[in-house]
Amino acid sequence: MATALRRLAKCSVSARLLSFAGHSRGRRGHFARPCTVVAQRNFSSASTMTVDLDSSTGIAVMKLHSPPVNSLSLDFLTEIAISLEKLEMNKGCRGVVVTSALPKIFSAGLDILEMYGKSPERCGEFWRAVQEMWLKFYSSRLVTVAAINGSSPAGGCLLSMTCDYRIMADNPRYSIGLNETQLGIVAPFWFKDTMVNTVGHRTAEIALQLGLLYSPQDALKIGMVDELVPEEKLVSTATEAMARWFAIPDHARQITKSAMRKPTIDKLLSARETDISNFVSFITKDSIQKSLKLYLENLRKKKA
Ligand SMILES: CCCCCCCC/C=C\C/C=C/C(=O)SCCNC(=O)CCNC(=O)[C@H](O)C(C)(C)COP(=O)(O)OP(=O)(O)OC[C@H]1O[C@@H](n2cnc3c(N)ncnc32)[C@H](O)[C@@H]1OP(=O)(O)O
Repeated sequence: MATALRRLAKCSVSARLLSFAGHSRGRRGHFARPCTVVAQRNFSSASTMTVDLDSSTGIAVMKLHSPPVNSLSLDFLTEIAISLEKLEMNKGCRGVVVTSALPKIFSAGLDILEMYGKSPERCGEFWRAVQEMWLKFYSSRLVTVAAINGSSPAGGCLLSMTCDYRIMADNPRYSIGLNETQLGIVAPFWFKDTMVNTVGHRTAEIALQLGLLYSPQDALKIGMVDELVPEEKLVSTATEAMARWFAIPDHARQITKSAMRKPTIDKLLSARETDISNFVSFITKDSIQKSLKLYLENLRKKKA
């Protein structure tokens, strides 16, 4: 099933850029199983998330549910990307709220087990899925709002930064940021670019080098998130925020979004294969594997 999903994801890459600027009509044919949405009905086939589209508002809520920590494995990334693609193809959908169904954690970022002790081929396949998820979200025609209801390190932070707007639960126990250097790894250029586009160059420089994880209050100060609310108001605030974006004609908003993001997207598209081989040769180095092993051991020790 997951392999079939991945194949489908690969086939739909070329359709992605067409989704910009409202050119998404007539793309239903790309999918073997068109997505028909009934108001308030869950239509996700994956067990790792629910996607509910309210056809009266055009807002879908995607709730990530991959215990224990919503870490982004190859299969999970593929399911997320395909769920977004289905929403993109649905004319009744104008926006998506991404949140977590797990307590205290939005997403623990990339699944470290996908990067530790794996073959170069598997690492390459994994990295392509990371790229694909980023490309789909960053270039989405939809209004995307992250409702960050828990900690969101590294890849989790990246996922939220691909969205148009971020609202985080005001809980000092949660943290968010690109902490890759703390694991002894390096955020690739398109993670860095997304961060720079979100918080500006100087703040990104400090945050990335030190691998900083910010409290919600500090994340608000640097502009990594746009709003803080009590946790119980997160999804309702996200749907309310969506109304401001829906008030703008779709084509004008989409063309503007494209103009802002296209250079960053094109940079990855033109270097995609090189980026995969850089990742594979970096992550499979003995020294990096040792760092990851140590980091995993520390995560497990913390619990014991
Ligand atoms: C020259 C340039 C070349 C470019 C090369 C580019 C290379 C770039 C490569 C990669 C970029 C990486 C991006 C990432 O996203 S890496 C992942 C970073 N994530 C983290 O550091 C988070 C780690 N986790 C935590 O901090 C915590 O788990 C928590 C705050 C998310 C939740 O805490 P808590 O509720 O206390 O849960 P536990 O810590 O007890 O965890 C439960 C369980 O889950 C396991 N786990 C946690 N996070 C991950 C993860 N990201 N991947 C896999 N597994 C994870 C944890 O180990 C526990 O497992 P258990 O002991 O077996 O139960």
